[in-house]
Amino acid sequence: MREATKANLTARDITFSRGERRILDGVGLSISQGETVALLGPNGAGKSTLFRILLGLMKPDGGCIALNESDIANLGRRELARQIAYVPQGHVTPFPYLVADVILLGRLPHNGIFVEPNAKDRRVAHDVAAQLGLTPLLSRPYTEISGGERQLVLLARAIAQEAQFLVLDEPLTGLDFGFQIRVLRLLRHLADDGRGILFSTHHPEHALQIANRAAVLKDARVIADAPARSVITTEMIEKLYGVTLPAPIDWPLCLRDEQIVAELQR
Ligand SMILES: Nc1ncnc2c1ncn2[C@@H]1O[C@H](COP(=O)(O)OP(=O)(O)OP(=O)(O)O)[C@@H](O)[C@H]1O
Repeated sequence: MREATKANLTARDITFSRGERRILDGVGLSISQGETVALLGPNGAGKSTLFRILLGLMKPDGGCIALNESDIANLGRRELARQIAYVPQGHVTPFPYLVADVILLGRLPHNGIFVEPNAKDRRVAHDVAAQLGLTPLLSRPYTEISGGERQLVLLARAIAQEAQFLVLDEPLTGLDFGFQIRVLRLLRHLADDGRGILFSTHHPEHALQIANRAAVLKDARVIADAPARSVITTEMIEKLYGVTLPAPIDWPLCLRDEQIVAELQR
C-alpha cells in the first residue's frame, strides 16, 4: 500500500492544562493504519489525557486532532466511533449487562441505538468473544466477573467495533501472563490486517514485542518517537522512571523469548 493512501490519526501540537499545571505542551503523535505504536510515560505523564483528546472526549486548549487530514471537531460522534475504538483505563459500569450485550455495544456505531443487533453484529461479537476466550462468560453479568475478565470484555467490545483505529489505555492491565500473550498476538494480527493500534503501557517489553514505534511522554512533551528497539534502552528507562538499574537490561532478551515469539507468530 502506498504511504499516501494510508489512513492516519494525528495529534498536532496539542496543549492542555489543568489549573496552573501544563499536562501536554505542544504534543504531536501520529499513527497510520497497519502500525502499532506504544506510548510510555510515568504515572501522571498525561497518556490518558492525550488519549481522551484523541477520541474527542476532551477539548485541547490548543492544537487539533486530524483523522485522515480532517479535524475531528467536524465529525459526528457516530462517525468518529466507526473510525476509532477506545478501551479506557479501569472502566467499570454499575449496570449488570450480560457480557454478550456489553460486547454487542461495540456494534452500536454501525446501527444506531434503537436498532436491534443484526446477524452480522452477533457473528462479529461471537467471533471476537471466541478469540479472547470469553465464550463461557457470555451469559454472565458484567458486574459479576473478575477484573481481568472485564478488561478482556472491554477489549472485545472495542475490537467488535471494527474501527480503523484502536486506542487502548493500558490494555493488558490485570491480565494473567497467558492472556497478555494472547492479546498481544491478537493486536499484532489486527495491525497486520490494516488497523492502526495505539496503546499505553508501563511494560517496555510489551512495546518491544509488538510495537513498530514507541513514543515517550515526559514533562508534558513527547521526548522520543522512533522504532521501539531504538527508544527502549536502559538509559531511557532510567531517565523515564527516575531509577538506577543495578545492571544494564538485556532488552533483546525479551525478544528472544522463543515461547513468546512463537506464540506471537502463530
Ligand atoms: N479529573 C482530573 N482532575 C484533575 N486532574 C486530573 C484529572 N485526571 C487526571 N488529572 C491529572 O492530570 C495529569 C495527567 O493524568 P493522566 O491520567 O493523563 O496521566 P497518565 O499518564 O495516564 O497516568 P497513569 O500512567 O498513572 O495512568 C496527572 O497529573 C493527573 O493527576
